[in-house]
Amino acid sequence: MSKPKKKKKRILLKIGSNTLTKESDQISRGKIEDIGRQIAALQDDYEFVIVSSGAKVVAKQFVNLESTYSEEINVKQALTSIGQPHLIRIFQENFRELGLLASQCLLSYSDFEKEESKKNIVNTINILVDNGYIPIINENDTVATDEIQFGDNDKLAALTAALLEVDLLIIATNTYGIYTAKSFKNGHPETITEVQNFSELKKEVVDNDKSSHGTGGMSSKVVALEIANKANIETWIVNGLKDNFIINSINQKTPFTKIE
Ligand SMILES: Nc1ncnc2c1ncn2[C@@H]1O[C@H](COP(=O)(O)OP(=O)(O)O)[C@@H](O)[C@H]1O
Ligand SMILES: N[C@@H](CCC(=O)OP(=O)(O)O)C(=O)O
Repeated sequence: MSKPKKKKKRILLKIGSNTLTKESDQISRGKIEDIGRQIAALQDDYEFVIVSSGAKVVAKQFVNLESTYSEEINVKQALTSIGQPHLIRIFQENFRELGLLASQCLLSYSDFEKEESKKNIVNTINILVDNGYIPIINENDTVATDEIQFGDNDKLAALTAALLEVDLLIIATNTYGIYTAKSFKNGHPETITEVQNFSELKKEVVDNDKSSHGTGGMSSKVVALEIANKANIETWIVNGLKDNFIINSINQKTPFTKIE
């Protein structure tokens, strides 16, 4: 009789645009490789679902839709439509080299309000994961209806983590988690390692401060933390710019913000 399969811990990894570009204007194949290598190294104990931003940044490598309307929502939507297939192609090419399989799922917020859609999301993702595929999720930006909904992959990641009842949500960004506002402003950032109180945490977010390609800033990550916390999902905010950031966080070798 064959041994029963060991139950793996499921991690939902959210990767922001700045992590994927390593803060440049180009998607970093090196970063995608770094992520793939870590997933491959952890695959005996962990299974992964990814929420990846980056479609808009990738599109800008290929086209210039800049115009007087460049900041308009529809231009951003058009850019993500152009960039998304390239983003998935780059994931698939790099993951294949490491023996990993990737698939695409596009979700919108309204999908989380309908029982039927929720069931379909869970069933589809479970089949993908059970068959060794890593679902790469992004927001279905074409149908996103307003500026608030558009481009908030942090919230999308938290809703997905809650729906899938994952064991851990990791949000990879370009800081070592959430810093105290004072230390962030004076240039000597100190990570808040454990979060006890969300209203206190909100005071630490530096208003309107987000990175070059980022959309939501740290405040959208705090909203994501709250959603995940209500669903009893442990969440870490980690520095995805650094090599080996998932494994180093698991082994407590790097500072990050944790909410149990
Ligand atoms: N207290 C804080 N600690 C760390 N970063 C903060 C804080 N307040 C605001 N930020 C900003 O949030 C940014 C991360 O959010 P964002 O630019 O949306 O990144 P991502 O592309 O990873 O989603 C940081 O680069 C930083 O500028
Ligand atoms: N769907 C958009 C996501 C934008 C977004 O949420 O960006 P980020 O703040 O870097 O996670 C894209 O792929 O460009």
